[in-house]
Amino acid sequence: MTETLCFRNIGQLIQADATSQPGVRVRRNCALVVKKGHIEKILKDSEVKASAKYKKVIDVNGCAVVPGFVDCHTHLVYGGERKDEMVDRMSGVSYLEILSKGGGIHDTVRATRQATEATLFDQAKARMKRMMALGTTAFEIKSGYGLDLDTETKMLRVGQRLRKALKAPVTLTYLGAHAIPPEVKRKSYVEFVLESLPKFRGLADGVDIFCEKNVFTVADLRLIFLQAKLLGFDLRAHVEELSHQGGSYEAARLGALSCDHLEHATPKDIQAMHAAGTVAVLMPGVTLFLGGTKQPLVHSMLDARVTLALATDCNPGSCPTYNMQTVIYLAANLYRITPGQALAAATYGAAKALGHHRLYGGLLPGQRADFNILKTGDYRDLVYYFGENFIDQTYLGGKRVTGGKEPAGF
Ligand SMILES: N=CN[C@@H](CCC(=O)O)C(=O)O
Ligand SMILES: [Zn+2]
Repeated sequence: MTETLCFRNIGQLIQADATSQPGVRVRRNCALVVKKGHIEKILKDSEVKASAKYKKVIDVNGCAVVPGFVDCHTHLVYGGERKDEMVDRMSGVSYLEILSKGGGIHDTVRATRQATEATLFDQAKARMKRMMALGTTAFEIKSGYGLDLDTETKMLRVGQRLRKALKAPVTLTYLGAHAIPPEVKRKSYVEFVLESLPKFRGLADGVDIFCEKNVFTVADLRLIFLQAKLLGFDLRAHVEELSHQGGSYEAARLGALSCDHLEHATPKDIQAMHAAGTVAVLMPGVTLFLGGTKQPLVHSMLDARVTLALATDCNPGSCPTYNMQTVIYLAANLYRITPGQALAAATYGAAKALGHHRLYGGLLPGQRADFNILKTGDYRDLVYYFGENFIDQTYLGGKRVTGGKEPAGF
C-alpha cells in the first residue's frame, strides 16, 4: 500500500515563502498530497482521481489548511511561576526594577536550579503538547534560567529529549547571557559565558543575549557573538525591548539570524537588519503583559523589506502564553498589519528566523507536512474573532497529532 495521503476539498490552502512576502498566497478548492511525511504536490480538487491509490483520502469539508505555526522564541523549560511579580508590576513596579532587586528572572533561576531534570522534562513536555493542540508544529527553546554550567546544560539536555520525544523540529539556544547572577560582577560573568561557549557545541544550535539597560551591554554582545560565530553557532538577540541600546544594529552587522523584541528599534537599526537579512521577531504578548505602550516600528520594517516573524516568548515572567493564535490576533490588530502578513510572520517568517524556511513553514512541495486544518474556511477568522481556538486538527510530518476522533498520536 502506498504511504500517500490526500487531503481534499480544501476551501483555502495557505502558502508562504519569499515570493509571497510580506503576506501569504491563498489557493482555493484544492487538494494536498502528502508522501512519506512531506508535501508531494498540490492539485485542483477537480484533479483528484478516484482511481488514484492513496492510503487514505481525507475530506476537509471546505475548511482552510494553513502551515503549522512556528514558535521561534520561547523559554518553555523552567521551574516555578511568577504571579506575585505580575501583581507587583500591576501596582507600578517595573520589570527591570524587580530584576535589579534579585527577583524576576532570578526567581525562575532559583526554581529551575532546584528542579530535577525529570520534572523539567515532564512540565515542558506538557506545555509543548498544549502548544501543539493550539497549532504550533516547530519550536525554539532557550536555556537561560541556570546561569551556571550545570543548570544551563540540564535545560538544553531537556530540550534535546523533548525534540526526540515529540518528534517535532526543535531549535535549541544557549542563553547564558540572560541575567547577571546576584553577587557576581558583570565582567566576570561575561568571561564565564565566553569560556562556557565551546561546552555547548552539539547541545545548542544558537547563542542569544539579553542586551538591556543594567543587564548586558552592546560591547558584551559583540564579544559573545564574535566568539559564538567562530564556534559555528547561529546568533539571535533580545534587543531594544525596554530601552534603546543599539544591540540590534550590532547584532545585524555581526550576521544575527534574528533580532527579537525591538519595541525601541530605530530606522537606522531597521536599515542594518535589512542589509544583513536579519529577521525581526515580534512578540506583542510581551508588550501587553508587561504593560508597555511602545510598539515596534512595524510599518517601517515592512517598508524596508525586513522579514517579520511572530513568537509567543512563552516564559513565566514576561509572557506566560502557549498560544500562537493569540499572538497572530494581537499582531494584526495592534500593529495594523493584514491577516496574511500576520500569518506569514507566524509561519514562513518564524521559520526563517530559525534558518529553516526551506524545511518547513510554507506548505510548499518538498517541505515537511506540518500543517493545521482550521475549523473555518477563511483563515482571516484568526484575526477577526477574539479568543477562539480555530484548530481542528494538527499534522506533524504527515501524522495527525491533535484533533479528530481518534486519540492523539503522541
Ligand atoms: N527579556 C528577557 N527575557 C525574556 C523574559 C524572561 C523572564 O522574564 O523570565 C523575554 O524574552 O521577555
Ligand atoms: Zn526571550
